[in-house]
Amino acid sequence: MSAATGRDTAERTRSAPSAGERSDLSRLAVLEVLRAVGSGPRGLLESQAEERLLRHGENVVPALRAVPWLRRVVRSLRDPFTAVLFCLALVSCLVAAWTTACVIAALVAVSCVLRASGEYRADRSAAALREMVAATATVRRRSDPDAAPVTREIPVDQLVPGDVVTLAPGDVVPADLRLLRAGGLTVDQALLTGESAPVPKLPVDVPGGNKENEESHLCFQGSSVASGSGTGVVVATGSRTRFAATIRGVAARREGTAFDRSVRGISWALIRFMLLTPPLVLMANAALRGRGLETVPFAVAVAVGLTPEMLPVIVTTALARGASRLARNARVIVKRLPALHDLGAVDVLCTDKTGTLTEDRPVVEYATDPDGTPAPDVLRWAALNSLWMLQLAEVPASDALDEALLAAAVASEDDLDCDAVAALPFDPARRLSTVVARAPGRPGTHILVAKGAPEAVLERCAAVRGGGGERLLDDRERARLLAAWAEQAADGLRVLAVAVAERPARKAPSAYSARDERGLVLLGTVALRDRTTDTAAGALAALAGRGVEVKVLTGDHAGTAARACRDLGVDPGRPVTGAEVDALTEPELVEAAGRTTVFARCSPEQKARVVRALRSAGHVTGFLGDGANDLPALRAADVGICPREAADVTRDAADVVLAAKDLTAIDEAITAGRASSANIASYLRIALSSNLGNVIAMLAAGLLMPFLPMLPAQVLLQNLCFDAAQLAFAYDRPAPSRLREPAVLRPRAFLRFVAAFGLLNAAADLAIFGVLALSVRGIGGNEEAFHAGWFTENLLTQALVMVLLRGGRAGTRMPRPLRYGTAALAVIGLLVPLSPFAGALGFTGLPVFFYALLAVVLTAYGLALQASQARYEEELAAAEQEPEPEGPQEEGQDGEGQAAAEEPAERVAVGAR
Ligand SMILES: Nc1ncnc2c1ncn2[C@@H]1O[C@H](COP(=O)(O)OP(=O)(O)OP(=O)(O)O)[C@@H](O)[C@H]1O
Ligand SMILES: [Mg+2]
Repeated sequence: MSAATGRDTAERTRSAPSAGERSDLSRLAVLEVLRAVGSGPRGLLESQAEERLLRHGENVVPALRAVPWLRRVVRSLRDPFTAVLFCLALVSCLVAAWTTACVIAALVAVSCVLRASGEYRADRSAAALREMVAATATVRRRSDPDAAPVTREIPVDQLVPGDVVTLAPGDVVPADLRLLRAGGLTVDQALLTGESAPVPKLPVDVPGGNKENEESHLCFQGSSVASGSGTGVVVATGSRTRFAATIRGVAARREGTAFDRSVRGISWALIRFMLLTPPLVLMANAALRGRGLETVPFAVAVAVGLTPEMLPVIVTTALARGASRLARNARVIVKRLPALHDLGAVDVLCTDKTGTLTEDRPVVEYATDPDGTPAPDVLRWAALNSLWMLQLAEVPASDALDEALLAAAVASEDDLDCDAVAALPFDPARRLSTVVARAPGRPGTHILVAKGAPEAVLERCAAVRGGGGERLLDDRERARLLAAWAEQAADGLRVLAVAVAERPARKAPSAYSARDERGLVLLGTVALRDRTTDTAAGALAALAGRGVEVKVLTGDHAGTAARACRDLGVDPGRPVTGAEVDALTEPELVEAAGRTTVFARCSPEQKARVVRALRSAGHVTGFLGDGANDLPALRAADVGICPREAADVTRDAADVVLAAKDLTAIDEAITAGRASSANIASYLRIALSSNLGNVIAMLAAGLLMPFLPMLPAQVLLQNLCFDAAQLAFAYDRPAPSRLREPAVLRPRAFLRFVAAFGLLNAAADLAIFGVLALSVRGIGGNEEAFHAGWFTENLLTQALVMVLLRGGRAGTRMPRPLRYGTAALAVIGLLVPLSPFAGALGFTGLPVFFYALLAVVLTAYGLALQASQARYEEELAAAEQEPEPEGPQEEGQDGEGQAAAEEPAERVAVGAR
């Protein structure tokens, strides 16, 4: 345990045990460890724990602590838009355009502060939400020295060194532990070691004796319990755990989600455009007007005008608002804000079957021997397996299948006499669980009882015990059994097979391993029924209506899964099994994943492979699951979703936690994601098209006129007003039509929009030229009037665009911030040139005649906007009927190559078109 050493000394001095002591701790025997951390097998006193909490601090990994304010502001400076603005400010300084440089600096400062405060608020509410679903630790503590220890759940951050904690399957190890006891304990340490197979853990008393696995008596924070159970004493918490030392890289785990791709894609496209603008303006002015470096500030201001520097602020605000509303209304908790956007973009939702489509309350229907004759004894053996497993592995009866077996079987007295000696707990890769017990009345003999998925058990059987006694298994018999089970599965039943074997007794329980699970005798099967949930059918239909394809990835039999789908009104098609998945190459799997609805008998890793294949086909993929066996798939998906009662590990890894394992809540969450994305898209569409329009008009005017169309400071002031008003888009309520499809931005359609409306905007700007020429006499000489006229017109057209181009159904009432924002723009546009500051800003008053003509231009512009908007919506509707080639591939549609050729840019997902 030397990894946590390089932490700062201040932390080390106030903490005990120190790093040095700890490395000793790992080599001490159990009792010595307990003494060293000042604890005992009955746990700490509550008062001791309180005192230690003050001394050692909360058990929180430093990398996951809240980021201080100043660091936030500095971090928001690293944004690419800010970097570009900085470059522009630098250029302004070089040509001594100090006003421009100062305005840009102010702009950067305002957007950084806004962003940092938005993020701070968002993080705080997200942290509060996360706390509601955080993992807890099970500790053993006493109220006073003589009291009996009480086992209870506490928040993980309250753990202190010396606490005695218990571990069960699906738990996240809450701190670094030295094991005191363990039964069949295996731990997944992938986060720490990269090793994906679970590692067995034993409370060896003389550590170091086990050469292959030197640390088998230690469990590290952040790893998860795959099977079995154990009790351990905390030896390190917080920044002193091994996890704390390795976590730095982990924070960046979900790189490359749909959200990251979209924001990065759009940002870079814009930045290229922005960087191109100043040289273009300079060259045009130099070539056509013979102007030199004096146009630099103007060129810079135009480029600044193009920057959507409020994008990060709007993204954060829109997502944070969506998330907190979702938590309030649908009790869905979004742990990582960008996941809300990804949810809106999800077009394929993968889910496990048990508990999502079905109730996860299996009930035993019947038990039969291999010949199909009713055989209560088979049920009894299955239940004994469950019972002994519970006793040996000390797990609470959490597995629904085990519970069902125990509820159905009637145990006889002598069952309890026979003693279980070893357990090989269930794991989703082996798909069976085995216990070893002393055979009653036959000393020197052990009996192995295995139960599990029938194919998995059959593989390990050599004989069957039917009505006519025991007989060897041949291929024909195997085929017959598999067919019979498939028939039961098609009837919607879950089937478990039971097999036994007798072996000469071994001394050490650890002498038994999965290798002993062979040469078994098949006793028969137990059939259970797990009804489909009442809400699933409706929710599946709703998801289909929203353009989300649902796929089922289950560990269960293909027949059972297909039947559940059919019962819910979904065509399961031909199910593909995990074994088939393994046999496919990557490209084959990508193709198969697209057209398959049910993947059955999948191991955790196979589930993850399917998810990855779907993502590489361009689908934004969500995964809903509750078991530890869903963990790899959850991590592989764009959005991992789990219900609140899921295993701790699963909840830890998920981005979205549902109050109930109910698909209806997902539908709401997806809608909320789309709404947030639609607002971001509204902002981008409107900001970019009007910015583009302004740039075109400025360029044209600059070339037609003997003077600059606007002073740099005026351009920047106008830009500041736009930015402030557009912040209101974070509070918009998108029209329902925007929520009907995955919020995926198709770059081509987006660019068409921006180009078309940008040109329209430029046309309106240029029309004002004519107006100014008519109303202001001697326009060539009256710069100030020209600037004032243009300023007023620009702000008014911007307000008009914000009202008319919001998208969706016209006539939906605008939310208050948006109304105020547009009104403020219009008022500023009209009043600033008439105000006392007009002179300082380089404006002058305009004749009334100008305003009359302006009204005419604005009306014409408004009508043109509405007409184009209507056409645009029509085109969209038509495109919806006949999906764009770059859209998500429909089942069985073979358009891969064509799609790639027509739309080379990656599909960028940021809110609707
Ligand atoms: N406790 C258990 N003991 C023995 N066999 C089990 C146990 N739990 C599950 N199985 C068998 O292993 C199979 C796979 O289980 P797994 O937990 O991977 O998936 P699942 O729960 O069936 O499905 P889903 O992935 O939809 O939740 C089950 O279908 C069942 O046959
Ligand atoms: Mg499951």
